[in-house]
Amino acid sequence: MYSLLSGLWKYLFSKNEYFILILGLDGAGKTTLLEQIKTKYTKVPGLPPHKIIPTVGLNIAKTQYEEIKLTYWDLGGQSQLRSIWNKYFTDVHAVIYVVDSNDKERFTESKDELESIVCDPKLKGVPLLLFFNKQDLPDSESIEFLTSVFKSVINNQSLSSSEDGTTISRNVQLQSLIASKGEGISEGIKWLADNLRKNARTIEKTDY
Ligand SMILES: Nc1nc2c(ncn2[C@@H]2O[C@H](COP(=O)(O)OP(=O)(O)OP(=O)(O)O)[C@@H](O)[C@H]2O)c(=O)[nH]1
Ligand SMILES: [Mg+2]
Repeated sequence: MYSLLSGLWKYLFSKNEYFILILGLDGAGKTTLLEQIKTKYTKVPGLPPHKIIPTVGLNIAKTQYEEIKLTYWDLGGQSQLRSIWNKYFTDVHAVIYVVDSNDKERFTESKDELESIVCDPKLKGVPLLLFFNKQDLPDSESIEFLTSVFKSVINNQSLSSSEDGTTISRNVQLQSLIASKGEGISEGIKWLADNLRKNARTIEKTDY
């Protein structure tokens, strides 16, 4: 009886809580985004951009968005840190991937990393919000251009195959972002929240 009640409690309690992983190359603006998310959706303002240093561990933000709880995990993007990204894949409901729209030399590298993320079977069907950041910089590439660059990954992976051979659709959204000014965040998070409410996968593990 106790286990039944505690299971029900856990189910009710965890139903409206979702975990979101923020990934992307080093310097893309992930932590800047996370700190702006804190400013927008918590009572404690996030750090200003000039106080943010490169991430080596994990930054976390717990937020309330309307009736749901969204917890964000921001990982370091330096190449030697990317090997731990997939340790988090089984526990997330959505992925945010941040691209530096000004870092033209590394678009291919960024695209390759995104490809390995979306190809991972542990993330089958998980919604993907792709932020094209630093749209304030005059030399940044346009959303149209970036869409054409990243299109092959998105098109191949908007449908992802599961282990049993069935096909599971993945919802993908592309969004312009100026993380340092908080522009584009509300639109992206609204899309994510709408998706999570409708389609979130069930994750067994709920103790963090
Ligand atoms: N101009 C401009 N600069 C930005 C923007 N977002 C972030 N930056 C700058 O980009 C640099 C890297 O930002 P971070 O947020 O530390 O990047 P990160 O993706 O967390 O990097 P790692 O932690 O190393 O993976 C910092 O100098 C930020 O101020 C933006 O929208 N516009
Ligand atoms: Mg960081």
